[in-house]
Amino acid sequence: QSMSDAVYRGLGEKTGISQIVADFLSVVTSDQRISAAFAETDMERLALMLTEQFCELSGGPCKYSGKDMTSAHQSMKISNAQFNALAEDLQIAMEKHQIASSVQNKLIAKLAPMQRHIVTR
Ligand code: HEM
Repeated sequence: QSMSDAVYRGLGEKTGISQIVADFLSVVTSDQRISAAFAETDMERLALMLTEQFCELSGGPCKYSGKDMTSAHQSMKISNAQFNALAEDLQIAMEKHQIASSVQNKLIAKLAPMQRHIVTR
């Protein structure tokens, strides 16, 4: 244990993260602002990829094995509003799991720099 994995531990480690991701994706797929984007997506793979990514970003012992964020999203013409909607849905899922606000904010802060790779309109 160290400061560098405080966020990982705050999220409930690998098990907690995979549960948060499952709820996150159910919020996303019922969110009319963004659900259409996921109509053809392999949600099982997406859950695994997000779990790995959040685990690594939070300082956990994982290595994200998916596409880089530019390649994963470049054909989708994602807007800032959609990006913000997705971030809000993640916060709803973390809130449901009673994750401390400081931990929530740190994960969101790790995602913020991805905005310029993901938003293309
Ligand atoms: C911080 C914001 C975001 C993060 C961290 C993120 C992360 C990811 C990751 C890790 C993948 C998996 C890539 C792979 O399969 O190798 C993915 C795929 C995907 N993302 Fe995002 N994403 C974000 C924002 C968005 C937004 C705003 C949308 C649309 C509203 C979106 C739509 C999708 C879709 C549809 C896929 C699946 C693509 C496919 O079927 O191959 N993402 N994203």
